[in-house]
Amino acid sequence: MLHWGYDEHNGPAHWKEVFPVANGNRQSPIDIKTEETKYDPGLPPISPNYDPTSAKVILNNGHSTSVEFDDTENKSVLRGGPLTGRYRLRQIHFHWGASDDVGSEHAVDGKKYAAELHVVHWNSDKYSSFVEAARQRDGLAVMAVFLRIGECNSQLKKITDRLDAIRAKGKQALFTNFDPSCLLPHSLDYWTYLGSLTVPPLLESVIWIIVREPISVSSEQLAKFRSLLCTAEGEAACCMLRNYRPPQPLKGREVRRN
Ligand SMILES: CN[C@@H]1CN(c2cccc(OC)c2)S(=O)(=O)c2sc(S(N)(=O)=O)cc21
Ligand SMILES: [Zn+2]
Repeated sequence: MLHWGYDEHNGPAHWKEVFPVANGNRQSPIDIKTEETKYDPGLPPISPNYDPTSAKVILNNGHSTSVEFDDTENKSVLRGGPLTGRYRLRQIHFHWGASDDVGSEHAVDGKKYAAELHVVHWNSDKYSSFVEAARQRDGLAVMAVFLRIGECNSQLKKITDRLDAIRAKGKQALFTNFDPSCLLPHSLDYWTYLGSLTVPPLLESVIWIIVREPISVSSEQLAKFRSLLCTAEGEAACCMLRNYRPPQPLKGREVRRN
């Protein structure tokens, strides 16, 4: 496998050839079987507290589009829920499919949403850098929000309107004064379980917090994500039609809900 991706020749079925942890005991995403989730009265609400000036750039990294945040200090943090201490905001990114009937990474009773937002944080109370935290079993916390096809999402428009400025892989543009809380639904009720990055290196260092209420995205907005290129300028153009990993075996893990 030359470089990992989402095509037939380098997609999720091949990742184990380079990243053997792909067959590990706490891989993500998973299909959440709601009847088997366990209500935990001890789970407090999650409490995001983001400073809009932390937002720096919007980026096309060839696998997704992300907004990167300044994580040199505790300006934007997530606390509460299953977390112990403060987890510092690092970046947000999206996963989607080639058509509106698939695209999310997590599934709920076998149902896939059209896309999924990931808000990535690292444990800055215990570890001194993102890279160090990413190697620890409690190092990362990713909040996932499902996107369902519906009316145009005016908050998401701040991102989808900038995508034509970063069409090619490696391109980035200034993107500040953005608080990702604006993308969250009314209710922050969630499921939580211990898992991994859903992209190589698939590190088993993520505490997943899956928000149960979806947000809307219009079909036209979603089409803009698919027009991003996974190739750099000057290379034969290839569209980023899909970038989701299928659900992985639960292997006895518990999924709790608040
Ligand atoms: C391409 N990978 C994304 C960028 N990151 C990254 C970059 C470099 C190394 C690394 O691992 C050490 C991670 S990241 O940690 O912000 C995440 S989290 C994540 S997901 N789908 O599991 O939520 C995808 C990415
Ligand atoms: Zn992701």
